Amino acid sequence: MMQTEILPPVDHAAWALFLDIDGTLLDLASTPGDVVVPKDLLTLLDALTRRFGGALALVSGRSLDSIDSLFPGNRDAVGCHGAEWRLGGQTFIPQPPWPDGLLAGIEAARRRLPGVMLERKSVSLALHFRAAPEQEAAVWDVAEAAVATDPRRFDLLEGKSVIEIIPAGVGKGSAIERFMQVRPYAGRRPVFAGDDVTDESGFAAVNRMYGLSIHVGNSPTTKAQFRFPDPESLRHWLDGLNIALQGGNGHAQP
Ligand SMILES: O=P(O)(O)OC[C@H]1O[C@H](O[C@H]2O[C@H](CO)[C@@H](O)[C@H](O)[C@H]2O)[C@H](O)[C@@H](O)[C@@H]1O
Ligand SMILES: [Mg+2]
Repeated sequence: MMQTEILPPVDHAAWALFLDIDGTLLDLASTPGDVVVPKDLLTLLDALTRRFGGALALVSGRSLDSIDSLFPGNRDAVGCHGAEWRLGGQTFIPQPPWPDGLLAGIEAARRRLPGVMLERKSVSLALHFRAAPEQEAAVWDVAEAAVATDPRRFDLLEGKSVIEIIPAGVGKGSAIERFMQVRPYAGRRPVFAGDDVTDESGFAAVNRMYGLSIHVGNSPTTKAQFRFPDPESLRHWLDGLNIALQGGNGHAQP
């Protein structure tokens, strides 16, 4: 059963932190470019990264480029829902999986859907309809037609007012598992906080590893064990974690 805000103590020497960005660290905004990184959040993440011996990674559907523009500092990060990542300064970015013709077709279809935005990322494509919710069904049609051109190479992912076309087989769960096999993550227990259905594979992965899964929001069907109502409460918990660790006992209470 999911509990609210009653998390066990988190020991900086024994745990690793994995943090989703949109809807988890950051409040949602009208467009991807409108999000605001709260004052002091970068400093807080820097402090937590040091305290956890470097075992802190951002895990996002955004591209690494976009993550870096919001959170500069060459941080460990997973981008495009697991398709690309940076770990210990080494970056892995595969070739985009779609042929030029497919991209042109999606762009042409989007132009016929007023209010729909195409976010072209390094290895995934996102069709946003937050500004035009009435276009959702049409966006599904465009995305499904794109995936149907080569279902072995592409998957569809539904997020918040967005449908994404991602390389087949990628996911946040396998990305977290990959990080957990190498230093400084190996040997620790993972904590993963996320807000969306796209984070459920991450929750399942950390549950299998006896970690802590934290849902930010009010989904009734999440696999996460714990919940915060909104990004502000999660940020407050992270702040408290940092202050408690500063105290030197190595444990934090929410
Ligand atoms: O995995 P995340 O870090 O949560 O990223 C998921 C997607 O976030 C962004 O889109 C979402 O947030 C936007 C800003 O709040 C919002 O306008 C949009 O409606 C949301 O879907 C980002 O643009 C995507 O690339 C990420 O996959
Ligand atoms: Mg999110």
